[in-house]
Parts: sequence; C-alpha cells; structure tokens
Amino acid sequence: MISQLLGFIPRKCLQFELIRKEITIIAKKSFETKTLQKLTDEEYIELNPAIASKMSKISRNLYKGQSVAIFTSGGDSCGMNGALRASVRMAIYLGSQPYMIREGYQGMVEGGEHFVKAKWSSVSSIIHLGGTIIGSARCAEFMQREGRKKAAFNLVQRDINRLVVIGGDGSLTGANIFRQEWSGLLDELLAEGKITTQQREKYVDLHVVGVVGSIDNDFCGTDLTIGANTALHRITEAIDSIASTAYSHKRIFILEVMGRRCGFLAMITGIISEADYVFCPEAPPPMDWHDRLCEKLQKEGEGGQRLHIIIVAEGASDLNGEPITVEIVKKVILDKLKRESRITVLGHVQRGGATSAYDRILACRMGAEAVVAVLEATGNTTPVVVVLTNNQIERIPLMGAVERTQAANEALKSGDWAKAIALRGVFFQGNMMALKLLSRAKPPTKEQCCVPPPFNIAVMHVGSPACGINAATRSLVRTIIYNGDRIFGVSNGLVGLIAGQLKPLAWSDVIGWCSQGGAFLGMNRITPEGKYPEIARRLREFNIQGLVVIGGFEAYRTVLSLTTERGSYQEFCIPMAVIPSTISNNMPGTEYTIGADTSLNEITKICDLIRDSARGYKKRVFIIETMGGFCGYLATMAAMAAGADSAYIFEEKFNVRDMQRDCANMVAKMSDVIERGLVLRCEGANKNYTADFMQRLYEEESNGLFSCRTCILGHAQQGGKPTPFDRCIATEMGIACGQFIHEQMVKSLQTDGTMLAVTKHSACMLGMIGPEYKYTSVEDLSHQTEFQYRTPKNQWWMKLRPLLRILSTHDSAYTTDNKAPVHQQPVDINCTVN
Ligand SMILES: Nc1ncnc2c1ncn2[C@@H]1O[C@H](COP(=O)(O)OP(=O)(O)OP(=O)(O)O)[C@@H](O)[C@H]1O
Ligand SMILES: O=P(O)(O)OC[C@H]1O[C@](O)(CO)[C@@H](O)[C@@H]1O
Repeated sequence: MISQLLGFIPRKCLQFELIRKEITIIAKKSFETKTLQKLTDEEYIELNPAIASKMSKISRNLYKGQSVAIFTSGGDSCGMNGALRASVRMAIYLGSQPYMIREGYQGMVEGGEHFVKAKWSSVSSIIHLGGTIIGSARCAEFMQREGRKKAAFNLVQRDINRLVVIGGDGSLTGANIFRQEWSGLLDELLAEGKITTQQREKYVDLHVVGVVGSIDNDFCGTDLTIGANTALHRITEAIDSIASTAYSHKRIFILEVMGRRCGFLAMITGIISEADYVFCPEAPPPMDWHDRLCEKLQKEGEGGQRLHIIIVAEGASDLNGEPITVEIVKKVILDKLKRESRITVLGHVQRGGATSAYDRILACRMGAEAVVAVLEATGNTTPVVVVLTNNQIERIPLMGAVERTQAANEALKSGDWAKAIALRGVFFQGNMMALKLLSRAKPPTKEQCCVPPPFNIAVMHVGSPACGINAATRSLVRTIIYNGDRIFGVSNGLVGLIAGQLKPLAWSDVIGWCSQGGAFLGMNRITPEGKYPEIARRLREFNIQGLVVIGGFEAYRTVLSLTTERGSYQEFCIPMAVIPSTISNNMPGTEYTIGADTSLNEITKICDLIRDSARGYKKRVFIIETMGGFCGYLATMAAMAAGADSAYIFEEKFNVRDMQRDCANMVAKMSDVIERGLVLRCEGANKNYTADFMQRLYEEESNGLFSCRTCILGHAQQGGKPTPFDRCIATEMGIACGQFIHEQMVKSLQTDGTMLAVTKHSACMLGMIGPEYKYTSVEDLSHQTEFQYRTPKNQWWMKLRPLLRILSTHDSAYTTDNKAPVHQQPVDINCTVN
C-alpha cells in the first residue's frame, strides 16, 4: 500500500533509500507478454461491446428468459456463500433463472439433483456462514474431455450456457478450457443424437465469468480475493490469545500460517502482530538467517521484551529453495540460543468461522457484478474475472489473469522472487515494503540522534476512541524515533496540551499497542477555538516543531483551526498532519478511517446474533440503530454485511411512504419461509422517524404477522480489539505520517533554526484512496466537507446503496461499479521487493 508513498520520501532519508535500492529490480522485457498488456479502450469495446457504455443503468428484468448457473469449486473460503447469494439474487432481479450446481464440476458432470433451481429464499440466512452451502470439490473427471462433454450435456438439457465460477485459478482455468471446447463438444453431442439441432443452434457459445475465492490471496489481478480478510481475522484472534500466554512466560512462539504459494497471510500477520521475524515464500531470508534471528531475539530479550512471535508461511523457503518449517526454526533457536519455543500450526482454523464484514461486502459486490457480466456477454465477449482494484469492482480478461497467476507460481518455483512479487501487483508490493520497514526499524544509535539535530514532534488524540488509534501511534512513534526525531505524547487531547501534559515517548513505551483498542494517551472532543494563546504557549515551551493529531472530525477541525490562525501565532507555523480515525468513516479525503472496520464487524456480529436469536420462536423484525451521526456508512455497510432488509440513512432522504413500501416488502417476505427481519437505522437518519416510530409502524403494518423490537447498539460499536484491517491501515498510516512530518519539517526549517511552515501542504490529512495513501491539505479538504453534518460532500460507498436494495428484494437501478473500461493491470516492475 505504501509503494506510492515511497515516492515522497526525501532522498536524504538514508534508511528508506536503502530499501528503495533494494526494491528496485531490473525490468525484464520477457514478462511483458500480451496477457500482461493493458487493453486499449478500442480493443475493450471490440471485446465487450455490451459493457462499453457502462453509464447505463441496469434495471429489473433486463435479461428475462436467460438461465445462469453458479457453482463453487476448489478449496472453500469464507465469503463464497455471500457471492452465491448475491449472484442468485441479482440473477432473479434481472429476470433470469439461476441454478446452483452442488459439488462444483463434479455436480456438473453428474447432473441430476446436483442442479438446483434457486429461489430468492434458497440463499436466505447464509451470508454469515463460512464454507459454501452448495459444496465444493476437486473433480478429476472434468480434467478430461469426456467429463466435460457430460457437463455440457447437463447444461444444455437445462437451457444453461452462462456460468459463474466461484473458485481459484484451477477452477477458472477449467472453465476457460470448457468454454473453448464448447462448440466441439456440442457438435459431438449432436452427432451422437443427445441434443437436438435446435439446442445446438440456440447455445452456440458458453459464457463464463469468474469470481476468485481463496484465503491465500494468490490470484494476480485482484487486490483481494474473497476469504483472505476472514482468514486474517482467525489468525489475529489466535495471535491475541497466544500473546497473553507468551507474555506471561517470556516465551517465543512460532506460528505457521497457510499459504503454500503465496506469503500474503504471513506478510500481513507480520505487520499487525508486532512479529519479530516473518518467513514468507516471496522474500526468502539471507542465508545467515539463523544468526540474525537469534541475535534479534537475544537483543530484544535483553531490552526487556517478554513476548516474541515468529511467523512462518507454510510455503516458506530459503534462497536455495530449501523449505523453512516451524520445526527447523524451533531447532535453530534451541541449538543457538538454548531457548525453548512453542509451535502453533493454525491449519484449517484459518479457513473457517464466521465471515468478516469485509469479505461479505466484497462477496456481494463481486457476486452481483459477475452475474451482470455473464448475462451481458455475447458471442464476442472475452471471458472475464471480477476483481477488486483500487476499491472498485472491475472485470479483467480471465485468461490473462490466470496466466499471470501461473507465471507468479512458476517464478516462485524457479527462485525468481522479484518477478513473483511484481506479478502479484502493487497492493502486495506495498504491504511487503511496510513489513520490511517495520522489521528493520530499530531505535537509533547515539550518533544517529545527533546528526541532524532531532526535531520535536507531538502526537495527540482528539475525538472519540476508535480501534486502531494505538496501533497508529505505535508505528508513528517508532518511525519518528527511527528518523532520529523526538516524540512527545500529549495526554487527553487539547486539555492535556494546555495543561502541559506532554511526555517524551520511547521505543519500548509502545510495545504491545498494536492489538489494543481505545486510546492509551487519552482523548476528548475539545477543539482549539478560543484557546489559541494557551496552546501556542505550550507549543513554544516544549519547542514543538511538528504536530500529529490522530482522531475523527474534531482532529481534522483542530488542525484546520490552528492552520487558519497561523497569521496570528507563529507557533502554529509548524507542519501538522491528521491521521483519520473514527468509527463513523465520515472524513473527507479518505475512503476508510481507522476504526470503522472494527465497528462494522461489531455491528455485523450483533446483527448475526439477533437474527439467530430464538429461532423458531416468533416471526420478528428488529430495528437496529447504529452510530455514525449523520453519516450512513456504518448502517449501510452493516446492512449489506448482515443481509438486512433496509438501511435508513440521512444521506438518502426517505418519507413515510417509502417506509410503508418497505413494510409491504417485509410482509411479503415474512409470509414466506423468512422468520427474521433486520432493519438498520443510522442514529442521524431522521429526527422524527425515530427507531421507536419505525418499530410501531412496522408492527402496525404487519397486521399481526410479526412482532417488532428495537435495539440501540450504543458504545459496543467502538469495539474491543481492532480488526486486522484496522491494525494494518493504522500501522501503515503511522509509518506514512512519520515520514510526511519529517519531510515537511526539513522543508520548513529556516537557517536560524526556527520552523516556518506556511504552505497549505504543510497541514495535511492522510487518506487511504484505493490501495494508496495520499495527503490532501486540510484547506483543500474544507471545500469537500459538509461541516454542518460532519460528512464529506461525496461518499464513495453511496454507490453501493442500489445493490443493498436489490439484494433485499427492493427495486433499484444498479450501475456497475466501475465506469472505466476493463483492463489488465500493468506490472510495476520498478517497485518490487527482493
Ligand atoms: N486444466 C484444467 N482443466 C480442466 N479442469 C480443471 C483444470 N484445472 C482445474 N480444473 C478443475 O477445477 C477443479 C479445482 O481446481 P483446483 O484443485 O486447482 O482448485 P482451485 O480452483 O485452484 O482452488 P484452490 O485455490 O483452493 O486450490 C479441479 O478439480 C478440476 O475439476
Ligand atoms: O484443504 P486442503 O486440501 O488441505 O488444502 C490446504 C491448502 O488450501 C489453502 O487453504 C487454499 O488454497 C492453502 O492455503 C492450503 O495450503
């Protein structure tokens, strides 16, 4: 993620320069194969004319009379059910007949009851379940042409020539081979008298669209595959449990995570677990790793560190391709350090459990888009796979992506790690760099501290707690110390600053902060208006030359206010930065704020509990009120993740007639097999249509069919422990911000040693936009903000509202996620790690 950011790092910054050198590899013309090249717009339109004008809305019954089959194949992953649900429901919405094929290709080959006509309710209450309710399999018969002929026969018999494949690269390869052979297979079936001429003519082509489900995140072309985020949840839960016992006994723990051919899980786990050492397939350690590892453990132990975690990906090896296993690591530590360690192999635990909110939403987006793509397909259409790029759902040519994935696997096998990393894409590369930076960061030596003279930076939290604030503070503190600067922690926000409660933070002060919720420095919502002289006095007294404020809307307002007072107070002419952190995700200049993912998961879990409560008792509708102020992010996304029926938010005006329509919808659903209804309401949705009003309205309109209860979630939404996503973005934002502030201080330093930061770019907010971190000046952001409602003027997630409505039976006009033409991502070969 921080690959783009590295572009901003000043050349002077030696440690980053070293890493930059290390990550620069020589471009290899040989892997600029056709499949890796970007398609031009003209080529795209030629390949896929139906999607060329994507601005057109896709509305109900557009593809009446078509059939589409959906199946899961290869290893299962959490989120496959969500993708199945979205595909089935989108197909019904578009007027086509969805089939679910049980047991993957095996079911397709065997036919019979493996083909199930799906109804709306066939996929009810499955979005939260791990695995796949329709079963998955590895099918040897389908590998043979004869097997595929049987599958073709079974499809044609049911009028199906459109397939959505949810699986890994093997499954997608199989689908493409099947598609290429289709015509020949049908000719043979016709010659054998198994199908009619009419059928042969009707089903000229097989249309295939892929959705990638895999916990390994090993498919090239998508930033994330369905299931990887949930696997990180399982790993994080395990590490949190291990940490407490390891800490108690001053123990070394060696943890094996999955990933035969891809180190994604190991890499992210390394970033978010404060791991001491990470072994992953793409970055084999130097040959003397035995000594380096033991030296590191030794030093850290002497420095008082009680807990040591070593992460080993199951596919890790050394530079000679010799496997590095948890047992080998254990033996090295015993032989060289004479210390006991403990091994934990997580195994299939990582593939199970409840699906994370992130994976559910990703699955909804990908599953729905896949069905639209397969129904739009015509004879000329290139088969595509639906991927996530820059937080957008896109379609890329299926075979290019599969070939690229296979090329990455080959590169790993042949020891060309740089090529493997290049093929994995920018998202992977950025995370690899973050891991390298973190694992290298050590307290500076005395000499480093003296040249150049250290700057003084203060970090302060303003606003309400959100999970991940401590993780951001930890990596910020360490980056600043590593840069040779000095950092002061301010207790209790501006109140503490005015009271002079600033204390220097040392390297070891932030050990263990990554996994902890809340805000250890203390925080409140007080903003600086009317207190400028006192604030200026303290900044002068402590000679603060740079300020980082971590928090929500008030944090942003604090920096904006101080900046506007720069003309009156020279003390405010210092570089300032905001790290956005609030559960509400209501800040401009960023798609995600730290803490929002944790909150979303907490709400989703509670919705799961409520939905499953008192099963078989009475039909019931729950009105669940979420936090978020006037920002409907949490209500909307939690509704999508929980599979709720509606989400009422301030940004989308509604009246009593809309609610009556929704009630009628609910009555229709509850008259069938559905027993639980979930309606989410953002706390600021409407001042008159309160949760209580909604409860009464729904109950009244139900005519006794169901009862209705309200549930105000309150502060449980702030969460206990940050999710892996929040830990990861917090850690990376902390690093990025430490670099930004140092760079700005270097720029603003005057010859007399004073600081004079007056440009708008010296006061910025860090934001996550797509896979990149970007800075926008708070001044520019002020034009993008609805201050009255504390929301950004444009909110990216609003485009998901039609999908939410469609998946819960309402009418809406779905627009495909991305307006840009489908393309294959170019490989960034100048920005890789080896
Ligand atoms: N080259 C191929 N030709 C025809 N069918 C194939 C081919 N490769 C895979 N398949 C079909 O897809 C199934 C699943 O493939 P595979 O076992 O490689 O899992 P995958 O989809 O890559 O998932 P995972 O990432 O979990 O391994 C195979 O059992 C087979 O039926
Ligand atoms: O479930 P199986 O067949 O043991 O496969 C395990 C493998 O599948 C994955 O979970 C997904 O491909 C890998 O991480 C792991 O190596």
